[in-house]
Amino acid sequence: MISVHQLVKEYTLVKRDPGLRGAMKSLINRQYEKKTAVDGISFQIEKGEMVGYIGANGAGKSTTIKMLTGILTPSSGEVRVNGIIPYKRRKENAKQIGAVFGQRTQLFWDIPVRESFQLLKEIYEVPEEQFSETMELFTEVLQLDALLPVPVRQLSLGQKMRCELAAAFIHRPEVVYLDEPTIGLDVAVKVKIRKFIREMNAKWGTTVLLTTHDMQDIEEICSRIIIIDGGAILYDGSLREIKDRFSAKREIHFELDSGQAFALPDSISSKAEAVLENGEGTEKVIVSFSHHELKASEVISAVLQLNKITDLSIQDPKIETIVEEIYNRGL
Ligand SMILES: Nc1ncnc2c1ncn2[C@@H]1O[C@H](COP(=O)(O)OP(=O)(O)OP(=O)(O)O)[C@@H](O)[C@H]1O
Repeated sequence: MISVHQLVKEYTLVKRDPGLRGAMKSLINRQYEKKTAVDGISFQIEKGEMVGYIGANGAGKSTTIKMLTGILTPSSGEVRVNGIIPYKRRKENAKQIGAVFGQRTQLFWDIPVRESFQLLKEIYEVPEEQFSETMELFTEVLQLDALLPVPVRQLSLGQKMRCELAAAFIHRPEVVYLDEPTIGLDVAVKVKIRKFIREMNAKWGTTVLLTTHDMQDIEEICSRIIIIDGGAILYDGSLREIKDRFSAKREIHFELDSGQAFALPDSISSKAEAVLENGEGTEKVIVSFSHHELKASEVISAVLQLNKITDLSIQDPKIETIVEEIYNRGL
């Protein structure tokens, strides 16, 4: 569905020395320098995949997405979306894609949301019957009912983002690019938005490329991630694999009745560490260990033999910790 081969984007910048003198000098004697924002990346995304595209600020994520949408022309390399070269056939490409770009809106500021959707229907030439069916579905999943008569400028950020999501999917596009779709939103809206994306993907097989700094978005939506740094791909693979590879550390949370003592069994004490956390009416012990040295089942059975446990849960390593490790240490 999306095919990117050795893609490069260089920006040309005017070289400028600091201060007023520098500004004057650059006016008279212009010198240019090149900045490589995307530096020879290649990847393939199949139909229906939901891929997280992540990296630090300035890594080159937005530049890649702009080339995929056809807004920017690559300096070199190849890009195809559903067989179309986006920058050569922008109009055709626009019909098969949907997008949410963080703070920018694709809705019409001064008119009620309902009319914005009507306009998008006309722009994308969505058949009447399909449009009504889609609107009914979106209104239910994103709870848009009360928002439809309101002009966009009067909506809160969370309300606006729900409408943006609906607008991105309204013509049932093949591919949707989501650039920071949950930025600045409260947890309840984030949950709604993630659920909506999953449901549309399941229903229509929409391919999703998601850029976010919120790792919970990635965990709940994507099974594959591409990590980029300095315009180059650092990692492309399953979320599961990178979690296993990077965070050897596992945690098991054991709950005890309040006042109950906890002892770490001798059989695992040299390879595991226990930390006590007091909660209301309960006590929690977090046992951490490396999964190269111990299995979760060994830890659980040893702890259960020696202690009175009321509940337990195995915690996965958090993806943000892993990404931080990769940024700091490399792969
Ligand atoms: N129009 C432009 N002209 C010159 N340089 C640019 C331009 N747009 C982006 N850059 C530079 O290219 C690099 C990649 O920028 P890009 O916006 O793609 O990063 P990003 O990964 O999307 O970052 P963020 O998470 O902050 O949005 C940065 O160093 C940025 O300063």
